[in-house]
Amino acid sequence: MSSAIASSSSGASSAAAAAAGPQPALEIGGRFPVLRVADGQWYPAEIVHKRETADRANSQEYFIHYLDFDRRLDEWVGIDRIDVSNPAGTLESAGLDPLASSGGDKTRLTRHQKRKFHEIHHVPQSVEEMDAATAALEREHQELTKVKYIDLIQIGKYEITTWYFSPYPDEYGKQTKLWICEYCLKYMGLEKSHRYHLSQCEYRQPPGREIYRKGNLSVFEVDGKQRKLYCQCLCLLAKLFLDHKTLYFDVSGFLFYILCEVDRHGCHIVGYFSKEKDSPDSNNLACILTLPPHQRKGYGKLLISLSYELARVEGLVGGPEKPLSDLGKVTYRSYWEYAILDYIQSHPSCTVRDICSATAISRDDVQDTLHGLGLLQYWRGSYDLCLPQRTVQEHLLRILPRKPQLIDAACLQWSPLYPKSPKAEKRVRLSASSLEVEPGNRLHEVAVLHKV
Ligand SMILES: CC(=O)SCCNC(=O)CCNC(=O)[C@H](O)C(C)(C)COP(=O)(O)OP(=O)(O)OC[C@H]1O[C@@H](n2cnc3c(N)ncnc32)[C@H](O)[C@@H]1OP(=O)(O)O
Repeated sequence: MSSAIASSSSGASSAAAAAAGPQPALEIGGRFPVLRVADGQWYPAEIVHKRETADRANSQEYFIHYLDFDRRLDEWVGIDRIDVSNPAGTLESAGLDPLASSGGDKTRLTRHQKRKFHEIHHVPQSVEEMDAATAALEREHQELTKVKYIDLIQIGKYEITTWYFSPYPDEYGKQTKLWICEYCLKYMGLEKSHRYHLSQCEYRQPPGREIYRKGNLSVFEVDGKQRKLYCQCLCLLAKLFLDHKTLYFDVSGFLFYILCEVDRHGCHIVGYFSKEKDSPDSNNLACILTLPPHQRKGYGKLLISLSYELARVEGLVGGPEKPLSDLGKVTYRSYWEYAILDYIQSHPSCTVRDICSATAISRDDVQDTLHGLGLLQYWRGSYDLCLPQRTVQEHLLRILPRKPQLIDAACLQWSPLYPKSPKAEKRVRLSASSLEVEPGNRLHEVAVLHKV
């Protein structure tokens, strides 16, 4: 926490400043240390937007972005949390949750978003022009989504602080709190409308077929084409916790898999993932979300394992749409490490191809994971899968005791809703053949079990 300013001294000066009388309004773009209530520390931040408040003593409030940290930490603050006497430009930011950092990868548009943009704008496809167009699209996205108005949602028994802007229609989009029906996902601006709605709503589960049930957990498959309104409401809800996501209204090309905790009152949504019906990039998952009160309980990996299980039934090898968010990366990394090491443990002489076929994880993701685990070696111009027993055992000891809760294939009742188009069939064949041995690339043929 080297750069965080001692909260006591700055806090005192700001409180004194606030007590001294009305402050001049600060300019958008100005940079100051701002007190973050979550940890009581001061961090350099930039003013992104401002608005009048009803409170006379504190007539302006400011939407600020903590420099170099993920936008989910952006928030509305009063002048009493801004140290106006100390411009923050010289401060380094450090000490927040490392995962909150937006990191070096500033361009976080998905391939789907880029493709759509290029289709609409007929952007020439040279590398420089595509980079410039992508940067423009990123700037446009930042501009459109820079201010988050909805701070809180009430869904079921949970009041949840939101992370990002979501394009709820105007009168709702500018409210500070929304009430959302946990069954049909309809949103309301008043608590009393919500109470009335609950007495009328006939939904007690997502409007689709139940494809999985084990214990108190169920998964429902909902078709975006059949249940457009429900899926649009789901996307608007999800956008509150996903920074880079543009699917809100055009949901017909997607299927949605909703994970619920079930009790005698009904099926309570805890998370979901969406999937393109016909993904040109062999993606088995487009977006994934666990609602914040249910995060870090293993539901993310459960949903990820379902996405691979469905792909396995379809005979597909693939992965999630990239790029992943910071939380997406840690969760996928954890799942991939577990799935791959679990397979290696029972197949010590396996090849990369075997791993891909057994786990349905794409070759790139298998390769990256093995590389991160130190199980790939560069040797005379090619990568070898190298499984020194001691290293493998160390990883297994670290990872396998924390066995995640994965989908139990015996409890899954699913067959694809849509038969594959001839184009998709071709892609499946191609992705299978890309796992074959390639001349000069020993990665796929060499499996070495070294005794150390
Ligand atoms: C293709 C895409 O959609 S990318 C976008 C991914 N979605 C998002 O970013 C939306 C917001 N985030 C989320 O909804 C959730 O965080 C998800 C879906 C990514 C993960 O869901 P969860 O239910 O929390 O997953 P789960 O409990 O299985 O595992 C979370 C892992 O992340 C780790 N993790 C979560 N938060 C943190 C953190 N702040 N610091 C360090 N590790 C963290 C957990 O320790 C756990 O790893 P482990 O099993 O190795 O201990």
